[in-house]
Amino acid sequence: MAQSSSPPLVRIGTRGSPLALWQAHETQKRLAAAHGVPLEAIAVVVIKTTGDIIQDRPLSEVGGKGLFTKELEQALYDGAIDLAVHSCKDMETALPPGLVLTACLPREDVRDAFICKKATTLAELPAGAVVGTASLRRGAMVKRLRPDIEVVSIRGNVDTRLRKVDTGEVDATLLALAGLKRLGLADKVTSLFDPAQFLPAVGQGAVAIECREDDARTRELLAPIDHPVTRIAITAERAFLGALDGSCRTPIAGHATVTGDRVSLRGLIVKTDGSVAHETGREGTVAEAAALGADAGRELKERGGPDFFA
Ligand SMILES: NCc1[nH]cc(CCC(=O)O)c1CC(=O)O
Repeated sequence: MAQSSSPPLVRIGTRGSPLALWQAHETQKRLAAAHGVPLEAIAVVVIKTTGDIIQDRPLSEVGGKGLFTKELEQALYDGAIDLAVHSCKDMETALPPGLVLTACLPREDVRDAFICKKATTLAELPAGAVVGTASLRRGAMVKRLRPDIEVVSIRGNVDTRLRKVDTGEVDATLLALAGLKRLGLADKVTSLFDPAQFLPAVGQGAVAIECREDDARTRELLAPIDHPVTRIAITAERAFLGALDGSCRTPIAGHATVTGDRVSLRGLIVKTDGSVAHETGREGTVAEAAALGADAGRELKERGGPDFFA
């Protein structure tokens, strides 16, 4: 048993939201089990990010995904933490210099969930109903499937969004099933979207672990908890996003699956108002994951043309 005075084996950095804490504690448990140490040997350091402080405006307006990761990445540079645990979906496509996405936990269900007290599915919502979502992708996909529905922007953590459905502020919302399951809120789900009809966000359901590229010790500690199938899938998805210069102002969806040594990717771009969408797919070996993702992204960039990404 480690003495309480002994330094931690490794320090995990995380945001303080309930979902982020779940992910950090899951990483802590897996590391402790893999290395045969008590949980207390692995420190969890909670760091407040700008994204946690600004809750009243859509992320796409205030500067995007980086707001959730910047302070954690600074703590990595400063040596205050050894690894940062993120929702893969919230990570910038290009990581800052010297930092790498080293490991992934096994991916949770990637599907989007429909949450509503007035209808069972999006298709059954009455005309003019109001769907609240913080996600440009979900808003655009809702508009694509139901142009007669009004989409309004809501932010805040998962509990806040669920409350807005409960109080009737919005008729429905859409959330990742992964987050709801991890928070023990899967019973709030009204129905699930088929990923073929409603393609998830790149990285959805995956927990990604970032560390310093030159930190061989931490990388070795992480190796036994890495889930290669998940890491390969998100490699393809993130390469797809990267080739599209995925700013969070453009609705982009992408989902890869890995079977044996084969990877299969589907990707989609859609205008915010749902009026135009382009979709593509690629298949190849797992060694080609990054290349086929980038190739799919370039194809859609070309097909969308400059005004799609204006
Ligand atoms: N942007 C917030 C965010 N980041 C990750 C998840 C859910 C869990 C996941 O996809 O891993 C959520 C909430 C949501 O989209 O419903």
